[in-house]
Amino acid sequence: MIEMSVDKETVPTRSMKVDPAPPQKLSECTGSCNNAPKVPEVTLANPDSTDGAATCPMPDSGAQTKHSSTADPHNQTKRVAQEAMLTEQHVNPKNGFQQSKQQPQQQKLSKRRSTMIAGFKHPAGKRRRRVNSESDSVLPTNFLLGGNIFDPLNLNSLQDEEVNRALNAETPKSSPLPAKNRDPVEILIPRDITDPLNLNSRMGGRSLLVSPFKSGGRRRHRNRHHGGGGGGSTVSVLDLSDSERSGEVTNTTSSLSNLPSASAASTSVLEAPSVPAVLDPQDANGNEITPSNCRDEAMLTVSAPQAQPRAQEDSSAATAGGPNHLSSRQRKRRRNSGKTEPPMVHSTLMARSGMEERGRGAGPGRNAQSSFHTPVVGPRGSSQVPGGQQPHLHNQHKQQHQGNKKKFQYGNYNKYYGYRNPGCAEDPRFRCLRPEWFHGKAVLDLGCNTGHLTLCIAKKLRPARILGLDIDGGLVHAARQNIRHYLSELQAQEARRAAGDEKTNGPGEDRKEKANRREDESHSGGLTHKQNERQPTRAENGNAERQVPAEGGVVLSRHAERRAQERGAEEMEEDSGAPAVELGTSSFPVSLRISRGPIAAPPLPDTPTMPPGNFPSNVSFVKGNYVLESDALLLTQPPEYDVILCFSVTKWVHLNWGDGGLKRLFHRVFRHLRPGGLFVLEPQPWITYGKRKKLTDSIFKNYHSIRLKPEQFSTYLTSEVGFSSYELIGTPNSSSRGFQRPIYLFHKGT
Ligand SMILES: C[S@@+](CC[C@H](N)C(=O)[O-])C[C@H]1O[C@@H](n2cnc3c(N)ncnc32)[C@H](O)[C@@H]1O
Repeated sequence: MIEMSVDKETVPTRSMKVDPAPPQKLSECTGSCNNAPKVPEVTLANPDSTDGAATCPMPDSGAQTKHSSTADPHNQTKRVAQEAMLTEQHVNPKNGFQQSKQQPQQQKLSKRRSTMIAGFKHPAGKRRRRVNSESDSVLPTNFLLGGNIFDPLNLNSLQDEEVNRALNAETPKSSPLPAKNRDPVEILIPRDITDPLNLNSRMGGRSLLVSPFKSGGRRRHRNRHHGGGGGGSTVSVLDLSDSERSGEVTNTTSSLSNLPSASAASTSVLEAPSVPAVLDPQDANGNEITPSNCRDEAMLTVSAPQAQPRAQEDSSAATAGGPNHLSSRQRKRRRNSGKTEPPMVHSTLMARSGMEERGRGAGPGRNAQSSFHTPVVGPRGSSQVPGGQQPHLHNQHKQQHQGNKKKFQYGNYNKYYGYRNPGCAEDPRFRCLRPEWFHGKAVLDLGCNTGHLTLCIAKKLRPARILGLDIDGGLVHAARQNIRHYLSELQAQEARRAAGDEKTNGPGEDRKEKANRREDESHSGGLTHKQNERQPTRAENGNAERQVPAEGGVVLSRHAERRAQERGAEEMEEDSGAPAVELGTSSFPVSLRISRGPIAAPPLPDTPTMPPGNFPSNVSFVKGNYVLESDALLLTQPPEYDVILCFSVTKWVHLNWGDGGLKRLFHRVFRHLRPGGLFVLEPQPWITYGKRKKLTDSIFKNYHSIRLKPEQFSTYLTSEVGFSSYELIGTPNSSSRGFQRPIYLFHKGT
């Protein structure tokens, strides 16, 4: 803090007269101070100098002066103070600029110096050094209105009118005030500060932002209550027409969906892009769905708030608790625009999603594809149905407008596993499956949905091949993408194991031995065939806090979960990765892979080079309707599988195709199985049918015509279809009682 002297005599330096005494060299000031650092010689010739250092007068070489001009770090500051004292001596505010007081110079100097030194004294030594070292550049030199370093506000001038006038006459010249409006910055103001983006406005083509330069405040004010509009000549950066606004989500997303950045990557774990993602408050089986039991979908179903097709956007909003901030009108508008989503958007997605079985050599998928009837699934998951029951396109469209429930008319929920296994828990049904049924076998999973159970079986029970089949292409696409995520976890486990080995065994362990051991573990999937031995490895346990079990018992890193929840769609596009964006993970450090998860879901390996039964070469997914168009086609079905799974599908087949369709399914399963084959069936109880009976007209009709009730299935399958025997293999617990269903095993005799 600078302590100011408000002595009458103190006068600003700008226009002062200076004693014409010859300038004295600074070296004289320093006198006998031989130890003093060499200070550049500065003269007093220019008292107007703006350089503070150049104003050191030091007219006296008395003891005090000498002392002050030693190596004291304040010497420069003091010099400035002394200049002020000198100034005082030479300026008389009353009589122009003549010296008024004839006090002994020494006395005055001492007095003033003590004041000024105290004023420049800084409490901390640090600050002192700084002042010393930076005084040249730090001290202000220009003062407005005649201020100076000691009287920046020129308060002293107020004491004398003449001086005041004289000083102010000069000041603007030397210290001009900043020019006004030189480079005006235009500030655009939202018309409605409570709705800056004008989301509430129904007025089309109106300006959103207002420039204060171009429109008067009154005008702005007048329109404020209307939520914008009436802009006239105003500037509008975000000038959205109503149609643009109302279609903002649809249009944006449709164009985004055509961008590479919104490629399939974004839908990799966004399950079922083609299926409406608006959360059905009830699950396929009428169980109430709450946000809490959908939690885990946030992990595998990544919300894509910005760059996602609108169905997904809705999904993320719904998953996140719904767009509460939207008005009911907006919500309605969004819903409507969703319903009229151009098929192009969907078809783009469908095309991108690679609805046909991916070329993976002569895998089961290819063969299977040709053997399955694959109806065209419509934009919202509705599909053409076989046997002349195909709804007219117009009806289909109409149905789409009737509500969200119809979108899931096949039970093709895109968040199914979120409801079913909340909290990413292992699917309890997995525990009912005996590994010996699967190991090295050919397996078909009917109605695989997004493939979690399929993938879990593929990875842990090591069938030679397992094919997931679903009527909904979007779900199939998601299931395919999920392969990479299961694979990435496998790699992370490998990495963890490797890191664990290194810790346990030290660097001395034979690498070959370790590699062999890992190889063995990987061939056994790290599992034994006894279920109760399917425990995480020691290394996995060690990392337990970083892991959360995912559906089907697969463990995903907690980080991956967090990432999925926190990151925006853009990042997830990177992480989940479309096939086109395959990031090499080999260069990603193992340590980071362990701690942070893989940098991207790994690309699918070249499966033909992999031994059969190895995950993921043993799994594939295909879109198709398992219900053949006619009974006659059953005769064409050759035996292909050792095990066929039918979990929670019968209700949907029953509702959509009636008794006839379900019976055909049962017969096809039987023919599809090799001798000695197994049919694992989890039927939904009849009581759950009623809740879905009004989904479509045809479902309604079918519902009322159903005679073969679920409790009769076992009898039908054994007595009519041909299965030799059956057993109840369990009724696995579920967090939701609606999902607690008996599972049966039907044997096809040899
Ligand atoms: C309720 S989900 C059950 C998913 C899975 N099976 C499970 O239990 O974890 C029913 C699935 O069956 C599929 N689906 C329904 N009818 C089908 C059909 N005729 N052919 C193939 N899949 C069908 C639906 O798309 C849906 O994904």
